[in-house]
Amino acid sequence: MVSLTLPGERDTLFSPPVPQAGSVHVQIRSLTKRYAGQQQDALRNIDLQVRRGEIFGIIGRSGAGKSTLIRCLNRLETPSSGQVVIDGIELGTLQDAALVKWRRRTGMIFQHFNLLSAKTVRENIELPMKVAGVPAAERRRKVDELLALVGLEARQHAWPAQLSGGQKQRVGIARALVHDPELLLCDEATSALDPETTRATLSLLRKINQQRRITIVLITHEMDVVHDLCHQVAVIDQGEIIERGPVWQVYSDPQHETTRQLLNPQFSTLPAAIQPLLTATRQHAHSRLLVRLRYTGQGAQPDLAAISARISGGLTLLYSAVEWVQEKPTGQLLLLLDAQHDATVAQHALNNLADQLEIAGYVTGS
Ligand SMILES: Nc1ncnc2c1ncn2[C@@H]1O[C@H](COP(=O)(O)OP(=O)(O)OP(=O)(O)O)[C@@H](O)[C@H]1O
Repeated sequence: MVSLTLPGERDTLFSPPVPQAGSVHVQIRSLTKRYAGQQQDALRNIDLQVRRGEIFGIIGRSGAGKSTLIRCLNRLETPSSGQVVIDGIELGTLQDAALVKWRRRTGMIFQHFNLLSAKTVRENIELPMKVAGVPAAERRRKVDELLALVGLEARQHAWPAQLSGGQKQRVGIARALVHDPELLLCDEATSALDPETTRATLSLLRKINQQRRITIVLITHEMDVVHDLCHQVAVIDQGEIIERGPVWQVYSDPQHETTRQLLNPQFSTLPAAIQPLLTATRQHAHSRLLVRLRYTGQGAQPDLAAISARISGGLTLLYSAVEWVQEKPTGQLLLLLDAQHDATVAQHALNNLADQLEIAGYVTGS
């Protein structure tokens, strides 16, 4: 098999490999939430398990219930029924002081950063430690360490208004880490950022997960964030989890219509421009066969040399959309086979060279 590790480019090209399965870190059991005065549940019967060291993405459209769910994870919202167990502690059993203490072990970052405008970068990062009564020398050491981690040493005396969005989010990330949390909750952490800054922020989160072994739970409406960062994903729709699994699996073979709509359709559907060209039967002797090879991470490789060796005569690669997600190929190739090929023969010849093989139809003309 071809090696696909490109030194120095891995961060931007590939999502992270699946970490070794750790113990259960976050357990959500039969969680239902209905806000006061509402006729409908914002969350219904949510069961989820997040393992230690994982990056777990929760994706859904606006209003699906993502914010409610993540706020139940640090008890900013109280579930109507069900349980959230983190590190073996059922959050519902924690009273005021214990809850405050417990929250310190959970970092949280926000879409709009939530920085104090009248405090400098350094002071913003330091503040939660001041509130918690951490001695000054220890605060200084910790702020220096985190400024280095997020690459903001040079901006430590700047005011939030003097920072770019990406820099503000870096301050937010540093501030979330002051108490060395084992769990980091991210609420649409990149939604206010441009694509390049989003990539840099995701790269920082990936580094934090890998270097500090911090479990990350994030909510987002952007499939790219899940694709580039997460190990596991759950799709939420109208308050219910409709699909979940390793990112490669959900990405390559979405089972639910909402998931398919959230994904980039090029990976799972026939491109719209090709459909009008197709007929179900051969119209002319020179009609060519359109074959669709789908890769869903089940083991087949998009091996063009092997495909070409199996097909004698002409072969055109009409369309290609294959991406490597968690080191597994996902997507599709569309091949036009020359007129002499018929469907049965092509199907036989290409057997085992894709996870799913489909004869899409015949194309007549150039
Ligand atoms: N404080 C509240 N009181 C009443 N209803 C609420 C409250 N917060 C959220 N809701 C309702 O709960 C449902 C889920 O909202 P939630 O904000 O969790 O969804 P979301 O997926 O995070 O949406 P968005 O991406 O737009 O933030 C929505 O119908 C919303 O109107």
